[in-house]
Amino acid sequence: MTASVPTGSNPLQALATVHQSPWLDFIRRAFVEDGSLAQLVQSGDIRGVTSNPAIFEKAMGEGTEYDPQMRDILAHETLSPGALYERLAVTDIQAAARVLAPVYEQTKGRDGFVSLEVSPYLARDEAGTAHEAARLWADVNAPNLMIKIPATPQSIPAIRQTIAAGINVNVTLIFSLAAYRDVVEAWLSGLEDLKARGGDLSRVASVASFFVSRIDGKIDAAIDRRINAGDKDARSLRDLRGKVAIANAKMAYAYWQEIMQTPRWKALEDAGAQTQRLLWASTGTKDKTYSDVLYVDTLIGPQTVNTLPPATLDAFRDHGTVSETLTKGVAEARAVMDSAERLGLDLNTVTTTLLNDGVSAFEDAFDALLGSVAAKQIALMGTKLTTLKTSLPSDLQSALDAGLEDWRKAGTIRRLWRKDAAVWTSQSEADWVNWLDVVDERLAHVEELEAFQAEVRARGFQQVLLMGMGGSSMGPEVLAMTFGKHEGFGHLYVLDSTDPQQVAAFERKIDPAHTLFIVASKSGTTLEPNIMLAYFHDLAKRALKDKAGAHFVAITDPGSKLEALAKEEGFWKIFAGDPKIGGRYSILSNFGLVPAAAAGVPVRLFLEDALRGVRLCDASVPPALNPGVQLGALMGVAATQLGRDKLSIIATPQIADFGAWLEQLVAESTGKHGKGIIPIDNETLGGPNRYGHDRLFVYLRLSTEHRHEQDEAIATLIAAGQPVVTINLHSKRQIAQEFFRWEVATAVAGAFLGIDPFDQPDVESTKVETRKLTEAYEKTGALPAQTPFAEFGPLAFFTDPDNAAAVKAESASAILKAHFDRVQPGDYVALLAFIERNRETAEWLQHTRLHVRNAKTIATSTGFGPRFLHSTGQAYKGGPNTGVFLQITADNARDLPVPGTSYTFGVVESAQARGDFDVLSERKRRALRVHIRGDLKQGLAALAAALHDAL
Ligand SMILES: O=C(CO)[C@@H](O)[C@H](O)[C@H](O)[C@H](O)COP(=O)(O)O
Ligand SMILES: O=C[C@H](O)COP(=O)(O)O
Repeated sequence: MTASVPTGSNPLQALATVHQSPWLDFIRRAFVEDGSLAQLVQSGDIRGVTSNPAIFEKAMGEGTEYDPQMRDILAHETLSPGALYERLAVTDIQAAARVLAPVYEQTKGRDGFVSLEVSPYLARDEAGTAHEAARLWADVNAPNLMIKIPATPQSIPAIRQTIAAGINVNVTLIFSLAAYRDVVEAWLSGLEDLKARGGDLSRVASVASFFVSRIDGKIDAAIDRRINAGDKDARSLRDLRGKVAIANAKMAYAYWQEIMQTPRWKALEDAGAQTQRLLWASTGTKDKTYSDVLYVDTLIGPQTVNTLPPATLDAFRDHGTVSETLTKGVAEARAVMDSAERLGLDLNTVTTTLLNDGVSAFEDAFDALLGSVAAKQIALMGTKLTTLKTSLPSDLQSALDAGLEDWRKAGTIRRLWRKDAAVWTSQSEADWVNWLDVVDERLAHVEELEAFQAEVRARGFQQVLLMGMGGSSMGPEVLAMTFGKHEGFGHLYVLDSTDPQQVAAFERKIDPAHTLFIVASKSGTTLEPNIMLAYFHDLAKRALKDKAGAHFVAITDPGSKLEALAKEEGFWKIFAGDPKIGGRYSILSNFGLVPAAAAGVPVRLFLEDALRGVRLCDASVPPALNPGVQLGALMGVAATQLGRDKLSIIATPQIADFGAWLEQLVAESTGKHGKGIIPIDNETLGGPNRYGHDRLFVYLRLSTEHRHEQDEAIATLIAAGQPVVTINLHSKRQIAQEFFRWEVATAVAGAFLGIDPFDQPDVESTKVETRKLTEAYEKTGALPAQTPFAEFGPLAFFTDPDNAAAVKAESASAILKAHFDRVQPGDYVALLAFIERNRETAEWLQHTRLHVRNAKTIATSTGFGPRFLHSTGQAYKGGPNTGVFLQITADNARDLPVPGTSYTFGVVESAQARGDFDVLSERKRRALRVHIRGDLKQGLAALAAALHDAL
């Protein structure tokens, strides 16, 4: 039947006479807003709209038409780019649904639909697809919405479930007759399920989107290849060009006709069900030698839809032919299919490939779409976000690009957010990643923290003394150093040492009667916080008698020994840690927030800032734009592929303490099983000649306080070809975002290294050795004796026999020279001092490390014990064997007893130093211990002089 086009109507409108609905395969904001869509609908040119990720990518990826809504949303909410995209898309879909509503009404719910596709990332996820379909259906909340679900084998059950839930479904990406049969089965079963539940079948519309032109694209290319290769069947093959896709579609229609005759369908129809229409998709002509309306003219038949891209729509309106072609030439179509099979044009493989390619193409489009939304969001948020800029040599840039692309293709960031341990080593990683959610979780309970803060303020504490180690102390210390003292709150002091001089120095800083004591220990069994607590609790009891408990707060995991003790001693408060967050990832949990609240940091604002970082590192942000993945991938490829495993941290002085936290995070997370990234914190910048080829520089730049000379020095390094990452913070509070970025980055770097970034196997070894020594002390009243292999004035040298053989010499400087002469390019030197940490000793260490760095052109690191044992110590022992260590110990001018034990702080400190040294020796590290006898200051001066001569 050729329909005569009624006067005044065009071929598109005339399709109604053959009961085919033309839909538009296109949507974008301006097109809806300027009335163009309404015009097409009102004229009768189209009766529905389809969208897909590629269409939205084009719409949102270009121009500025979505900016006003984005700006408006971002002014009030902190959303991920994925959530932001969805808001924009839902707005478009709702607007289109309103425009199409009259068609829907007039046709009593048979036409006038707009389609929105579930995330292509869920294409192989049955439960995820069903859940997302229901969510989008509820979000858009329009009866003429169709949810698009791809016809992958995994989604077929989700299609049934969604239909059964009474949701309109457009099944997309159907290429083969076999897949279409599965779709029809899912549709019928879904309706039967709904019927069994007494649902209203009449409102459930569905289309099955059968893709057309892509089949010819593949088959024609195969034909051309064979013809060009001189195939004997060239002539027959040529005859099939441009025919297989249409024949395949006709077979699908014939199958639909059969289904319509079945009693199974009739029963549903009698119960009021609508038929599922075949929708021809991918109907734009790709081969320009064919008619531009080929896939429209040839596929016209009753109860079908053709969704047309704008150019095809215009072409058909202009010169389309309205004739019921679909039911004609069916025998010829079957013959085409038979010939194709006979000639070895493997349609099964082609359609399987097309499905896989179709899913990947929509994933790629969605990645690009989310990438452009993220880029827009970053631009619109401006200085509300910290920014990252890289200046990399070309080899590193290419390795990074490849690494990011691998992550994108494999969707690894989404797996990371799904807490899939296989991102790392498939061990216990999934049990340690609740830090991903902690900012949302803490924000939901921020009132508790604010109430605590108000009470602390009301009680008028003049000092806050936090006792903890590693993850429980480094974060709070950054907050104390960065934010300083807040009006109305006490000064926050962080004690993480067993050095008796240091404990005494902190004792002098506080007045127990006006101090809030916070003891932070996740496990509740860590030696240092326990003995610090014993000491200060004893002190407080003496000053405050039975009111002492009211000055103490514990932060610990539920059920720990510390929790029990805190209850027993009547502590003021006990805050719980999350057992699924490891210490070094705990800063944005109570371990950071409780001290922050006690010190007067505005916790809500701090968390809100962190949330911006969380949202931008979200699973929806593709690797190349994801602030955490970008950095983590860079750290990972730099270390594993280019030997740039020394992460050198430079910072504007006002935020420089961040480096100490970072050092712990990176070293303890990555340094194990002979692999790792060695953080080099606080090493004063030198000229390019001071550095080898093993560095990756990170410049944390507080833009409001930046130092010109640092900027200059960094520029010089970049000019010399050193890789530099510059992270700009626009306010101090934005370290909250950086905490999160670096947590993600470290986890990502861990994946590149192929290790578990959440364990710390070698920290435990030192603890074991230390325990042996303190137990020996408790039994005998002394630590096991040790004999120096050499002694010169105040300096006594100790090491294991192998190291002693390598460095034995006739003077202190000769020993040091022999020791440091073992340094090779790519190594690092670490100075590890078990002495009081104060300005003088820190300056001494800094001066000495720079001397070593300059003399040897080597990366240098420093650490005070036992603090570094909970931080870089993991990498020193478990990481690559590239460290050359000088441990410095000293006599204690005075010692302090540990209440309730037979030992002293000095004994513990010595046991820790010796325990750690024993593990370094056992791991065959190049390690030397120098013990300073007598006065520390004089001893350090003697050591500095010996080092000067040695280097
Ligand atoms: O909604 C649908 C199908 O239901 C359409 O948007 C469908 O995705 C498109 O027609 C195709 O993706 C377009 O394919 P192609 O022209 O790029 O081959
Ligand atoms: O990084 C963590 C430290 O080793 C301290 O552990 P903790 O919080 O269980 O006392």
